[in-house]
Amino acid sequence: MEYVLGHGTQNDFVLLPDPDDRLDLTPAAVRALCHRRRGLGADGVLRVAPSSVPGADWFMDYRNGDGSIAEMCGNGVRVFARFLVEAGWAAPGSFAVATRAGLRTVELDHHGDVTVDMGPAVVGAESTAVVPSPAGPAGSVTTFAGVAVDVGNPHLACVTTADLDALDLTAAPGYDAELFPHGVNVEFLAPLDAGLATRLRVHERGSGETCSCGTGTVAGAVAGLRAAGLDAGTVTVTTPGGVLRVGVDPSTTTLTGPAVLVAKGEVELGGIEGGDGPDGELQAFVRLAEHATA
Ligand SMILES: N[C@@H](CCC[C@H](N)C(=O)O)C(=O)O
Repeated sequence: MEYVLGHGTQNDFVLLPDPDDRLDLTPAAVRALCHRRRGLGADGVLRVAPSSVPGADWFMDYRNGDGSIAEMCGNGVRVFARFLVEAGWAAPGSFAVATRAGLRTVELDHHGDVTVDMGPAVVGAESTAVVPSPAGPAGSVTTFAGVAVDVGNPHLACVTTADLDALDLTAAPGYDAELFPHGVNVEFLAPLDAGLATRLRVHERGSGETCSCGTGTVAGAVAGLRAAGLDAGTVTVTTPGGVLRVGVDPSTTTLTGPAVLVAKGEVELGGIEGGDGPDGELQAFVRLAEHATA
């Protein structure tokens, strides 16, 4: 079947156009597609399916790279919108996309940026994230204070003056499993400066550390404003993959940044659905008939 590769600030996705809603996408197939050596390589998969929800023609069926399902993806929905317009399946301008977290309105501008109305971000309880200490004895950990922020999916956003570059995010940070029974995405960000700018790194549930996370960027912006005693503002967030802008007011949040389609081709999903091998290795028989720069 046809696939398209795209990214938003280097948070990258395999898009699978499925206009007849015929694709039964297994977790093993998602893992194989996302594998960076045996597959196409991506943080997640966006199946482009017809929507059954009034108000939107298309449903973003988002899957994390480990095959798990998530409610929402802020960079993904922006790339999804770019695909719909490039494919001629949506008119340029503003339109709604159905997601598991509800309808999200996207808007494409003339500079290549896509803005999505992410809805209100709901601040929850204060909590902590635990990561290995960069310079301490083996097994020592550092605990970061954070706050739960729901952006349709769960986040724990930690505002910290620690050296972000020194954080070890190779494994998922420890978190309170009672507060986050379905797992959590964890952000670490610097306090906002006078211009409401910050830097952010993220460890995503189901994908590991990524270069950027749209919902995580919104959660981080909300937590950064809160730490500065504010509940509204326009925050500029520099992630390892690029710069995003977040608008926050008490009624909603918006996320703006680039959304790029990189390549398209054909992938044989029948081979991929060979699934996990007996030794736990993925049998990813991804065969590219075409992998051309779009
Ligand atoms: N990268 C995404 C978020 C994807 C889902 C997340 N990993 C989860 O499990 O909730 C974004 O740009 O928001």
